Amino acid sequence: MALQVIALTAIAAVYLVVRYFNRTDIPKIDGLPEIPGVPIFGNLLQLGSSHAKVAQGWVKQYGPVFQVRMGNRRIVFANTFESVKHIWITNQSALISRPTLHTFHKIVSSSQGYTIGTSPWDESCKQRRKAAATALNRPAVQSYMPIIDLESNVSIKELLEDSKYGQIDVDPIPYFQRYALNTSLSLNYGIRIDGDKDDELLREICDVERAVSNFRSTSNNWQDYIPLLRLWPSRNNEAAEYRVRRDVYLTKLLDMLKSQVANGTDKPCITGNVLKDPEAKLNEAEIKSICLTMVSAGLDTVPGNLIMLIALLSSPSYAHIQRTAYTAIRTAYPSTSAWHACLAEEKIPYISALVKETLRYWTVIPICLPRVSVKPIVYNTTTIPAGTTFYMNAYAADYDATHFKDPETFLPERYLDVGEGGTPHYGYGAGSRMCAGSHLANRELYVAFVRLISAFEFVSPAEERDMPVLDCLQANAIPTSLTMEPRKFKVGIRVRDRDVLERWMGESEEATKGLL
Ligand code: HEM
Repeated sequence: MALQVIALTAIAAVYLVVRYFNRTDIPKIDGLPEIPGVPIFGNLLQLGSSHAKVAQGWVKQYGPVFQVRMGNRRIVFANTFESVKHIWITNQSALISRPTLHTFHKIVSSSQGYTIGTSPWDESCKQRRKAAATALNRPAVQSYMPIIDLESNVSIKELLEDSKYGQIDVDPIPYFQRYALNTSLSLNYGIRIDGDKDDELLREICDVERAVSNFRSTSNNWQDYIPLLRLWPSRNNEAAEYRVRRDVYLTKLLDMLKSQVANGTDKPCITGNVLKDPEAKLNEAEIKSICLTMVSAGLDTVPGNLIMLIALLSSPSYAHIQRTAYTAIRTAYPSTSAWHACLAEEKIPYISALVKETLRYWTVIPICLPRVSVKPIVYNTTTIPAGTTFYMNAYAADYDATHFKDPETFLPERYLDVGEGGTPHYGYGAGSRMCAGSHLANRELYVAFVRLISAFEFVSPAEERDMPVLDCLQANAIPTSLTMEPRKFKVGIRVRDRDVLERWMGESEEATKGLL
């Protein structure tokens, strides 16, 4: 009898423990397909290291929108162009918040606060987003073109010199990390890193931000979903180490700006304006959040797109894209130089289409940034309650064959003759919390594409092992990272006309010398 009681108690205890760890923040949503999973882990094991691909594969059986369990979180995944449009755009006022996740919010961000893109919606987030959106709107971005002139020129010049004018293959990644980072630093602090691509501060910021992006990932941090795993100290310690390293450069940059403001030697910049504005509604913590956003947002994303286009142009099977782009540039500017004109205007439709197709083809944030609903959302006949976490499978939506003809083919032409209306892709997300830096990013990409294609013909590297991987997901060196980090590769560059290029670079140097 005693044995039976012990056995029954043990079974009851196991049952209660499993039930306790199996509960989800939001109960099962009736009427929405649910992917069968296992206790405690839910669907985490099935999702593995490629959430975007696995979720895309489930569409056939479960439909475009389904619920998954990731540990104790219930998440609604949307995986097609139309379903994302309905939930993110039609219901944008309901889908305006962001979830908080243990590793990023409680450990990595405990000192500098959250970026705008990781902040739940409240009055402070609204003010910060408004400040960033104003500083990044179309007219403001146009006023930053001298910075883009300087940074693209510096990077192209160093790329050219390091390749010994095209004699040796080069890895383009660090040059364009500096392009994106220096642009953001100049806008935000009026400060740029003037060392070469191996500069210590540049490398430190790139390395730390890359690691932080991994801690932000929705697919890399099981401890965010399974609270028991938080007892394991090593992951927490690693995240805390990066927080300390991040604090060093963020504090240094802000202190430099503050002392320049005090001495009257500061350059016009976003944070300088806030610091000097007696009416500014932002407190110290909010200023830090904007700084953090500006340092990380462009660095995480712009280089991935830019570098992958270079990879594609260098591949023999895409030589026609390079030819068409070069011809389009020459046709638009037969006698004047596109090198300078691209700063003032965007009048080469093929290059604008190339930018869009690059953003679609390499959706550099494949699962976008997570959202939380603040009001119920109706999808078909199902009401999804407020407080639910939503993941946009932007990769699957951007490769949705019911919306894009031949989605696996890189085809800039798909964006010619379609006008400006509608969302061209979900590379920038969508709706109320869509990327606030999209105008800036578009201009950074457009100028870089025009200048690189005008200056060089890209060719395959001499060594087979240096060849790039082009597939959107396989090209990612860390598949579980939040943002794409291209695998290392090299390219060969052939200078189209050295004299002309040197003249352009000299003219840009002259025009931007006041910014150094
Ligand atoms: C190619 C470059 C870029 C890509 C692909 C990109 C992509 C994204 C995506 C997917 C989101 C989430 C949107 C959503 O939830 O719907 C986002 C948010 C954001 N991005 Fe970008 N981004 C890029 C460049 C930039 C730049 C250069 C800046 C500013 C310097 C920036 C600032 C922001 C901000 C502030 C948010 C947060 C918006 C919010 O939560 O309200 N981004 N970005």
